[in-house]
Amino acid sequence: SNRFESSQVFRIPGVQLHTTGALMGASVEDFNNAKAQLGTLKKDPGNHVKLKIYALFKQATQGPCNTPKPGMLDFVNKAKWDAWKSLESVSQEEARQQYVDLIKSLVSAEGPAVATPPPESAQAFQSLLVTTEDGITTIRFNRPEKKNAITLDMYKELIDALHHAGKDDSVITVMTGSGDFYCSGNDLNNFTGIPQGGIEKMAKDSGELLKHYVKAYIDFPKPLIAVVNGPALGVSVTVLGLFDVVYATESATFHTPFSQLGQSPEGCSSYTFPKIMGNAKASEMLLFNKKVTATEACNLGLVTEVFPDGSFQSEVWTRLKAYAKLPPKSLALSKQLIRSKEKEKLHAVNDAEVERLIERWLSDECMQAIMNFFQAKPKL
Ligand SMILES: CCCCCC/C=C/C(=O)SCCNC(=O)CCNC(=O)[C@H](O)C(C)(C)COP(=O)(O)OP(=O)(O)OC[C@H]1O[C@@H](n2cnc3c(N)ncnc32)[C@H](O)[C@@H]1OP(=O)(O)O
Repeated sequence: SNRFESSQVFRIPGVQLHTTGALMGASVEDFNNAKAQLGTLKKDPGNHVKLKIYALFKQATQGPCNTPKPGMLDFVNKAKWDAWKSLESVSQEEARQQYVDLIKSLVSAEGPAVATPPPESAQAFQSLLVTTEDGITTIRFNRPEKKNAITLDMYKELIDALHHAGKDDSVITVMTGSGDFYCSGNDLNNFTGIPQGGIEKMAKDSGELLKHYVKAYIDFPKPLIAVVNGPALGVSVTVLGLFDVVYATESATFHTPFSQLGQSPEGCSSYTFPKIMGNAKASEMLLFNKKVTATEACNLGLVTEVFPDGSFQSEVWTRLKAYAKLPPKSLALSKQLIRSKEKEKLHAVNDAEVERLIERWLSDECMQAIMNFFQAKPKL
């Protein structure tokens, strides 16, 4: 059958697809539960499995792939496209069932400790883990194998997650990373494919997406706290100026290598950094690529407090749980008083930074820097 063929194509090691009963397809409820369970996996599945999950999800929700084939150099999107395309003959219902079975098998492979259902409030995203517990909505970058680099889809998920967190019944919102990095910034693959509509359109669309992304931080209505669990780069550092509190583990570093990449600052950092640390220190970071340690970032005012690596998680989360017991309205209204005077200015800065970046992305300097990363994989 088609089902059998499609599971053969992938030959996922250690994962068995249970195809019996697949004819009717899983219910939407089963499918949503499976999506939520995916976010609770402790082990990060290998790339084959991830591609399979991705392809089944697309097939189950959108049917056969009819988007244009990505360019040869756009390796990541091409692999995803191929995986989705190979499911052409699998019906949406069958894909839904296979998706549910695959997640079930991954969860049960992890043993009973993680096979428990996810918290009621867990929301399903592909590259984020979002939960609400004890009055805290936690948005976790969840691509540890790529150091939590932010893909185009992930920007969209982050915007959604922030909008949702702003409206849910949590008191504070926390952003943090899975694995050893907080976030390595923009995924440089975002600029490697040449999409339909050409490079100008890609730059314009990326600019629009970035503008909305940064806007979600500027307009965020509740206390927003970064728990920086490891190195942070690029756009994950620049938006820190829009957070209310930034806690960092001792070994975290902060690096904005924009000129090295032929780019220019974003996330309102061209305004917030000089304001926080003064022009000269901001220029060292934003013009001259200076990587600063957590303690240096704290002395500059970008980080609120630094904790020893060994006790970082326990100390920070004890504190956050106490913050989340404070009266929510009072917190939100006080934040508004602190931030509202600046909002208009921040939106104008965001617009100007995006306009400059659209030009930069089309420059030879920027293209060359991105090609260098993938050819030589320089460590910045
Ligand atoms: C809508 C668009 C908005 C754009 C806004 C503008 C934003 C600008 C920025 O954010 S600029 C900053 C961009 N980030 C970087 O330049 C970081 C590049 N990465 C690195 O320098 C290194 O990978 C590292 C220092 C983050 C980690 O080094 P190391 O510990 O040695 O690990 P690896 O290099 O082996 O990384 C593991 C794996 O992850 C991939 N990866 C890491 N970061 C990125 C990234 N930003 N983009 C794409 N891929 C990344 C890396 O290639 C490895 O993949 P592999 O295992 O080889 O497949």
